[in-house]
Amino acid sequence: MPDASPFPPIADYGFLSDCHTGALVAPDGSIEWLCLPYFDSPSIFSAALDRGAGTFRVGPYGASVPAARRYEPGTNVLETTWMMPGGWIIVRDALTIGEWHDADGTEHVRPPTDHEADHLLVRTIECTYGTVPVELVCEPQFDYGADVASWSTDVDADGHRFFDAVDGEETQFRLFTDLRAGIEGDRVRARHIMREGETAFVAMSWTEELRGPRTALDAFAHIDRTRHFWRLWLLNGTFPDHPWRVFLQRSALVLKGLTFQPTGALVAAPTTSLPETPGGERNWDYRFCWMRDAAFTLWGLHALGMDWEAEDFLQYVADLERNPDGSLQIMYGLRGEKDLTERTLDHLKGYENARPVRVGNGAFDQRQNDVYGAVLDSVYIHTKRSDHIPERLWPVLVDQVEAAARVWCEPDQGIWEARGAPQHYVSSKVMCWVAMDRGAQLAEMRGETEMAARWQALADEIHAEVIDRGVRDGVFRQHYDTDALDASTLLIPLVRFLPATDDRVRATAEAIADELTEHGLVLRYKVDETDDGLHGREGTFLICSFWLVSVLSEAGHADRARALCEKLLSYAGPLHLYAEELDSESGRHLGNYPQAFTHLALINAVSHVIDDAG
Ligand SMILES: OC[C@H]1O[C@H](O[C@H]2O[C@H](CO)[C@@H](O)[C@H](O)[C@H]2O)[C@H](O)[C@@H](O)[C@@H]1O
Repeated sequence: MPDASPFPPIADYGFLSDCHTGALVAPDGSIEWLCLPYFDSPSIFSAALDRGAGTFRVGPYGASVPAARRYEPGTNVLETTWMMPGGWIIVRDALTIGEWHDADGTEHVRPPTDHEADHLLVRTIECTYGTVPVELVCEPQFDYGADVASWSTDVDADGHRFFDAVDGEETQFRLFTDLRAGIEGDRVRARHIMREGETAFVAMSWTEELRGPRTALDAFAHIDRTRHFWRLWLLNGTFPDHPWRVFLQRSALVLKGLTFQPTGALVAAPTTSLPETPGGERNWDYRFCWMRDAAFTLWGLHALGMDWEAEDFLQYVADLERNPDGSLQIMYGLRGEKDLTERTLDHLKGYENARPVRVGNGAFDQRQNDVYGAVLDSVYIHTKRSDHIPERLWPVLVDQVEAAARVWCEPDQGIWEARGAPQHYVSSKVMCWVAMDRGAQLAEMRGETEMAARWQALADEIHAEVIDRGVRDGVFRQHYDTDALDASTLLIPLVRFLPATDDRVRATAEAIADELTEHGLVLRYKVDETDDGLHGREGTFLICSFWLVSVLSEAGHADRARALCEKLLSYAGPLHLYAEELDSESGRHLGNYPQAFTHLALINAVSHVIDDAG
């Protein structure tokens, strides 16, 4: 790992979201990732993937390390405090959310709620002591860093100046600021010495009419409303009075921040191609909705008492165009797009030269047989609380159970989306059992007794085969034809296939803890034992380490579960955010960020440990 990397460590980025798109903010106050107008749109600031591909900095002139950064408690509003030789300033950043309003150009498939994204990035500056020179440098590059911006400027009827960032003929966004700014080629820049008590703002608008705050007062009001939105939302959850509550709340805020409000979809992460291996090729686009990631996310939110998002996601599922046989793809675009063809962006150098940078995701048309169980389990968990299966969803569910019944004995790519030869993955079979088992219980609830009996009989058959063919020397293996271990078998007790106290489950957890770990952190599998079609090593997989915490807890090893959980929490980024993987040697986060997988598993693990303590 280069010491003098020009890139911030991945876990040092702050994450902003308005449930339409997300941004990454570097510690020095630069926005280094933002896709407009949606998570899956092309990025306009891409410095996280190439230092020359666009940034937007607000901060003190001549300094890059702030005194402190935090989220305002209970919000996704980022607060950065700077101490300079002459004084102190506070910068607040948010993708703002306000009261419901129409006519912003977004097509909402889900019915309106009380709130809606403003389609604004608002950045306020407050000088709290002394004098501080501040600067604003906005240097977008459109289409993932391929096109430089041209700028024009004008004043509105009230004399407020604004700047339009233009891509070819089209205005992409408008910049408002009360700093005296000017155009310098492809960027807008301002410098000003702020004095104690003074405030300033800059706002980017991509609303249809390019509306935005004209005054600092108005900009601060946008931040206030956004703070209010997040705090109100967080009140939907139940959080224990415990020192680790802050991790639960931050994880919940991340998961909500990964939801796509217009349709009810959820992205796996807001980024593409943050590398899983330093300098390596394991770089993927996560700005899509995986059935698995979404279902697990809802499981995490449900554990905190938050079910509203599940309603929206299930309606999104009901809207999806399915395969001719009625089965679902393993993932879709945020508006239900079926074709997510992968391509590389060769003009981008990649985070610390990890290439290629990919957009789209070639896993979209893979066979991953766990998809049916993921969806059924999600519906089952949600139905237990609401005691109601949305009528329009039932035929979709029947098709998914029948699909699982058809394919469970076929090999697939597994839940890790291996790009090698298909195998009889144990976790895929277990999730097919989940599909049949939950399907049977849902059918029973609906009074479909014949269907329930038929599905339960097949669930029993799958169960028996997995135990017969998936276990060797008392340990669950990765697939039927290998002795290799795979952390996805930790799902066996978590989805209630067998209890954690079962000897085979205990032995599997012990084998994983002993043989599939680096410095006590869990790998999903060993790359040299698994045909994943890729080169190079990868980091330890955080979802797997958190799963191990939950399994140890359920197996009665409360002390070990707590110790591992404490260790994992100690690796959190400075803002309590996590990427997908951790390099166990350096403790650096790897992969897309912040990732739903890690945060949802954290919620379950931390909840287990807190419950153990009584
Ligand atoms: O390991 C190769 C695969 O890596 C990615 O998949 C991972 O991320 C998904 C989204 O969070 C998750 O559902 C999956 O379980 C993970 O293995 C990538 O998306 C794949 O294209 C790639 O083959």
